[in-house]
Amino acid sequence: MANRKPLIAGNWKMNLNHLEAIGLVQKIAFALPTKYFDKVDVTVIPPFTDIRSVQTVVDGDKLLLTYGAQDLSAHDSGAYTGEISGAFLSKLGCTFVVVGHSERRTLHAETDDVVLAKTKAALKYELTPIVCVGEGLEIREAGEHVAYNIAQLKGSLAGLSADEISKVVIAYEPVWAIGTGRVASAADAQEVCAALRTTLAELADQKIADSVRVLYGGSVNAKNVGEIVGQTDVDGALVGGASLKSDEFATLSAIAAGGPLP
Ligand SMILES: O=C[C@H](O)COP(=O)(O)O
Repeated sequence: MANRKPLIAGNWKMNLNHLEAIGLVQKIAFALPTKYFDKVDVTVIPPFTDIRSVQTVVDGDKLLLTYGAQDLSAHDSGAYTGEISGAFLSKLGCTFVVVGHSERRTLHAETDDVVLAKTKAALKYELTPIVCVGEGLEIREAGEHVAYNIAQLKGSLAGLSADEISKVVIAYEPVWAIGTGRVASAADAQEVCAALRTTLAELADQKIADSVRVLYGGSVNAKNVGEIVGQTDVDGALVGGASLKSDEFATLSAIAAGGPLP
């Protein structure tokens, strides 16, 4: 079994302007001393308009946390009004980019094909895509969640080479748990994350499947993160609401690192 370093990714969604972003990054850095970064990777995912400011703080203060973007265009450049190229994100020093978040799949009608195209664009520009999958409540209640997530993962990674698959991060985010306070049980998270890892082994190979990080997302906070990331196949968390609170985000990152609390 590969030794996967946990990843805590704070998806700020459409919150905080660039001045507020600077403040939050500084507070997180103050609350989470550098010693934790040996045991956990921590990244913040602000709105596009904040990224340059976040870069300035991270570079200027030599912070160990990384940053990324919430989306990218499938295209390189050109007449795509409102879109942001992976080339631009890479130039800004982004490490990660979220693709296929359920809010994009639902509100912007992003299909698996679109998610696949964006995943390819991310890899082209040496960004690590955090590829999101997750079922809605009806599918969960029908007991079809495992098959649904496997199909979504296969669609979102279709045709990628084993080498490309080795460079992605997967996030399992049940839609019914996002922003609702209704976190999946640790066993629920483990069930789907294990199935996704088995799927990665089918799409690539077992060694790669053992090395790819599979995150859980959905109402993660400092109280529940320990049990969730304690699961065999859960390698961290994609955190929404709790990532906007510096102390809570630092605490849950420290817990993912195995403590002690800062
Ligand atoms: O990307 C993050 C997820 O959508 C989870 O959001 P949440 O922690 O506010 O439930």
